[in-house]
Amino acid sequence: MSHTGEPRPMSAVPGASLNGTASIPGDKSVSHRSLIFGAMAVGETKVSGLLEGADVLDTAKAMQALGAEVIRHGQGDWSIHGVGVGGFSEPEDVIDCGNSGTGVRLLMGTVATHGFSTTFTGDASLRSRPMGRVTDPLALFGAVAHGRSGGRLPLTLAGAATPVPVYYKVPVPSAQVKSAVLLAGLNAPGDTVVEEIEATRDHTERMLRGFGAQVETDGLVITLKGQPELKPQVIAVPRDPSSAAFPVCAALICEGSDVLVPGIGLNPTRAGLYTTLREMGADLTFENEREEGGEPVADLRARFGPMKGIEVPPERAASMIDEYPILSVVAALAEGVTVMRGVKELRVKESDRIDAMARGLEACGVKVEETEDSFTVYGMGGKVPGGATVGTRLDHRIAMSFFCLGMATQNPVRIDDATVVETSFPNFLPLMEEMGASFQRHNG
Ligand SMILES: O=C(O)C1=C[C@@H](OP(=O)(O)O)[C@@H](O)[C@H](O)C1
Ligand SMILES: C=C(OP(=O)(O)O)C(=O)O
Repeated sequence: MSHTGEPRPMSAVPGASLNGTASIPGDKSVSHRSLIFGAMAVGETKVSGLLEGADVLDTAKAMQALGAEVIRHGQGDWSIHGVGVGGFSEPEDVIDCGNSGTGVRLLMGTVATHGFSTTFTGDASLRSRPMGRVTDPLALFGAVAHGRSGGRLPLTLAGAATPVPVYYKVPVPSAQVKSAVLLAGLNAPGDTVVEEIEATRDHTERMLRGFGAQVETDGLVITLKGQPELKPQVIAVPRDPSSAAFPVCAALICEGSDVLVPGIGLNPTRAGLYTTLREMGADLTFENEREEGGEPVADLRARFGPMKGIEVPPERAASMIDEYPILSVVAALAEGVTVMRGVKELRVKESDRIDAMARGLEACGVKVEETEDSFTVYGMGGKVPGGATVGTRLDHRIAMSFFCLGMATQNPVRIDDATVVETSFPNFLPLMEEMGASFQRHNG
């Protein structure tokens, strides 16, 4: 779904406290991969807890366009009848990945080793994001990309009819690029090897092993044996730690809050925010720690309390890359300075997230500093003036971050478009309301 509808300006009413239990939807990364790997297996994969956010629904449509049968049985319950590795057929129309970088980049990897052409597009945000980071390694397999200047979408990828396996050292810390190369490698003969410069989320490796592929990880080097037969799976998608971040952080900054967020996936390649919050002194506990579907899971309990600014180490960036916008909000309300380094990847997300947070926080009365690769927020010890309108720039995480800020500011913070939360967290507003938040809708 592209964000082409009418924008919906809204604001949170400041001063509420959050209490109760938050049921978080399924993990976005695992949901995309469940659909894609299911479509490449032979037979029926069953998925429960699939995130029904716009990004994932676009990937579901794409899998159908490539020849898999994708059926929705009820809320979060889906099945995919896969066509087997190498079994996709040429789509009849352009594939629109909406707002989803993960969707388009993983799909490009998937079709790069099929001997037909696919044209991809997306919304204005996705059309502005760099795709060369994926088409460069895919060219090594023999795929040829023709995109707009700077390799941007719309882009046509002519897949390699006789692909060769590759060795590729990924120059940026990106699970999307790593995954695109591994997905392409699935339909190439022999070993495809990917070397990372930093460990990024490892859902692709874990899930491919679950589907029966031979994937070996040795430090930062991942080796995949090509042309496996993938066996259909029954997948229970863990709840998304990146979405859980919003009610957790809102509870930490809103006086009188006490929130339980059950069953959150805490894969170490995803859990950096929670380590950081604890270092800031947050009243955040992990209860009932357990394993579900091969992933570590816990119930998170977050209570309001004072927090202090810290230096977030750059080596933690990959494990919390989508959480820096909401961390910046927590930092604005904490006491003291928070410095985030090694974060230049934030500049190529749905928006330039350093710029979007910097301009929005400044408009709300918070002092910030930025370099190309770092972001510093001067905390105001709970007293952020607010009283501004912020631009969400087609970016769900920017919108949800400023909703949370506006619950704790002295004056309301107006968000120029609330519709973008559909991307990853369609029930964000009702879920927050159930716990005590209230929101006002404004006329454009
Ligand atoms: O592989 C994935 O599912 C994702 C990887 C990350 O992107 P990069 O690979 O660009 O860092 C992250 O920001 C995105 O939300 C999901
Ligand atoms: C960066 C994100 O997603 P994507 O790259 O898939 O658009 C995100 O969800 O924060």
